[in-house]
Amino acid sequence: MADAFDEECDYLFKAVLIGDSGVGKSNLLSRFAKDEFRFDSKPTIGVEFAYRNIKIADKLIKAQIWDTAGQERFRAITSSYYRGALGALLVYDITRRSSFENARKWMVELREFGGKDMVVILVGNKCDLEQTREVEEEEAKGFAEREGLCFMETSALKNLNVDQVFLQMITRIHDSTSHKSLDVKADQEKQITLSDAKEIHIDAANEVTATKQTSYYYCCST
Ligand SMILES: Nc1nc2c(ncn2[C@@H]2O[C@H](COP(=O)(O)OP(=O)(O)OP(=O)(O)O)[C@@H](O)[C@H]2O)c(=O)[nH]1
Repeated sequence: MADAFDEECDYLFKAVLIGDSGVGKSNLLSRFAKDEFRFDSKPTIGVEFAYRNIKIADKLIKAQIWDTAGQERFRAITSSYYRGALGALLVYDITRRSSFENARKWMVELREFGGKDMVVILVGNKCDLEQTREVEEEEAKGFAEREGLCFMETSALKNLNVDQVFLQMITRIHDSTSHKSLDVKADQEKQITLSDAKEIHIDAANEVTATKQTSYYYCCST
């Protein structure tokens, strides 16, 4: 594996993508990391991850985002996948109601394997497909509020709210960990050891500066 942690980074934050197969997790990640979208993407097998550097309040954060298969049979070992993750995007497809209903199931897994202070954002992807929408935004907001999650709708295809959703998660992780000294950096360095992880992108120059968001709720503006 190539250099997983640059000395010049102040923090390395691990976050995970979860949600049913086909909701667009891999495309959200490739849009965020490489500004790429694939119409013909294959189901993920095992684990992939990507990095992007983000500057928040003069600190350089390396965001390491992990992606695994929504399909049970292709998934990596669940406990390894969540280990050390500080944030999660729980993704559903706004045109597939079952993927929203399964968010409850994903929350159960998150609570079992994720840390109790994880920053979790509920993400309604494919909001470019308004004509075939099966999950209203208000309903998803209500669920997010009850579960104590942030919520956003995105489109990996149209590149709507993709940077925003990742930056929101990373900023909130930063805000919740910055008072805890640099132990986070040391702890995180130990996490990048899962042998079956496949690195899909490293680009130290691919750096972005996060600006503070005041609202947790975003909808698509197509
Ligand atoms: N219209 C539309 N299609 C999308 C969007 N995001 C992803 N897709 C399509 O949805 C399909 C599945 O996308 P993936 O990113 O592979 O989904 P996934 O959640 O990673 O799937 P698994 O790896 O099986 O868990 C692909 O055909 C994508 O082109 C989006 O925002 N809008």
